[in-house]
Amino acid sequence: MQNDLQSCPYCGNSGLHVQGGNDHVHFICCPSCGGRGPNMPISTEPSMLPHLQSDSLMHTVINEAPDIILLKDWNGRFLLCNSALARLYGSTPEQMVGKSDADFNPDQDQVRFYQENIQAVMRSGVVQIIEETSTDVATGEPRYFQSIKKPLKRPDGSDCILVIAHDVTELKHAYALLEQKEKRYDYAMEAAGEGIWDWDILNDRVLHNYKWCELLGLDDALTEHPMSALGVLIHPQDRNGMMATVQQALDGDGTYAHEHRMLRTSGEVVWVYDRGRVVEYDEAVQPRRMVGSISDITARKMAERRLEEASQQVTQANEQLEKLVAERTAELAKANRELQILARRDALTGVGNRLQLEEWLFGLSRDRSAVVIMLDIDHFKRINDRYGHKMGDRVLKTVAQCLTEHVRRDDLVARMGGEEFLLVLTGVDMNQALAVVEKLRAHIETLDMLPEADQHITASFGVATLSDNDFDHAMARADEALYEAKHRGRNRVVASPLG
Ligand SMILES: Nc1nc2c(ncn2[C@@H]2O[C@H](COP(=O)(O)OP(=O)(O)OP(=O)(O)O)[C@@H](O)[C@H]2O)c(=O)[nH]1
Repeated sequence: MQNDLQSCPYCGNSGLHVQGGNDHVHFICCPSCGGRGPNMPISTEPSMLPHLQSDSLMHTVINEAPDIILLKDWNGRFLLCNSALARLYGSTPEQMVGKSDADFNPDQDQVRFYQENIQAVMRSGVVQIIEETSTDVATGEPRYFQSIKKPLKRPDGSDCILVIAHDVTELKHAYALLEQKEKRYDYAMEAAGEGIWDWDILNDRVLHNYKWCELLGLDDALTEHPMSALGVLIHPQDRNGMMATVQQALDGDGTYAHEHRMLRTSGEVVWVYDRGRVVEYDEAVQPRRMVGSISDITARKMAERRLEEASQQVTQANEQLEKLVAERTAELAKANRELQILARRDALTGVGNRLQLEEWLFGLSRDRSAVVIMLDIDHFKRINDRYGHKMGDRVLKTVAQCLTEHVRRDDLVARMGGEEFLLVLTGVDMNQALAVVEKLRAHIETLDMLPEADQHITASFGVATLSDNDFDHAMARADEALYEAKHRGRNRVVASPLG
């Protein structure tokens, strides 16, 4: 092994040491400045760092640097490289000098790119930052670098390039992972059909996913809005309630859920279910960030409204039905009452009939004195025969009215058939009753109904007291007395001899 160099090309020191290498290349080392390089004549194959005034400290820094540091000539041969690159290529800095990437990197595309790229940078003469990929020879895995490439001139004027490559593989993996996570999150949100919002409270900015924009008919490229611009998207009638709910959440436990209407850009109303939660607080425990989502519940709200309307209609129909039933029931009750009254009235004269008589007697107090009077219009057949039945009917009605007007309200007036009437006067004795009946008789006689002036209506009366509540007996005696009145010449009142 022979040292071809006479002195160090950097500091001129002549005491150079041979350091090792292989059969083809061995290395010299300058103990004065720390410069190293293959042992070749400088004029034919310059290979050491041209401008650096290297010292051993600099050499150590370069060699131990975590970033790849290398120097290449125009043809891509390494003039210098550090341990970081040597490790990647499974070699040593010394062994790599004079060789190129093709000697280590199995990926020919990468090798071609390096070569074309360094020549392009050297031609440009300016520093460039390049994103590039290399291959870890030991594992075969790709490594990603951000490389600063600075073109330089060697002492002989030829081109070379300094490359400092920072390994960004882990960072890239982290970004890829993050991107993957974000994508997964986006897919999940898309699948859920949720409009997501993220409110930076301090800076008053709200970020949205595209679904949120789509839901409100907004341009989905504008995923960031100031909070103030969003207020107008809430339906005016729901705005205050919604804002109060959010404020309550900010002041309280940080969560809320609210249903309200929002306005699409088309003016269409969309119902949303909006949920939010404070996810970050500052040192003063003031909310700093709130996130949440909205979902379209228009269809549900419409269905609820239809249900409510239908329910209201049913309620209204029920109320109308109930009212109708109540009206009909009242009408029926009234009709029934009228029927009850009619059933107890004589159809022609309107006074009571036998049914009313029975009921009236049933309700009559035992202790109350009463007098039974039978009345029969005299020669009624003649009236019918002479003036016709219509006149006969009028006479019956007039006499009935006369009877009703001349007795007390709680006395009974009933038509027993034909021209025969029954009176029951209560709270009177025989004498008082006879006085009333006499008045009646006289009054009937004065009724001026018949067309012939000399013809008068008269009636005969039989009177008997009601004792021991034996009505049938009292009626029989009144009937006998009536017969007697007829017999004596009519138009008179006869009291039963039995009282
Ligand atoms: N217009 C009319 N006539 C009736 C009605 N009910 C009975 N009559 C008639 O009344 C008449 C009663 O006649 P009678 O029983 O002979 O008695 P009267 O002619 O009054 O003779 P006296 O009772 O003896 O005075 C009959 O001709 C019946 O047809 C009625 O509702 N309307």
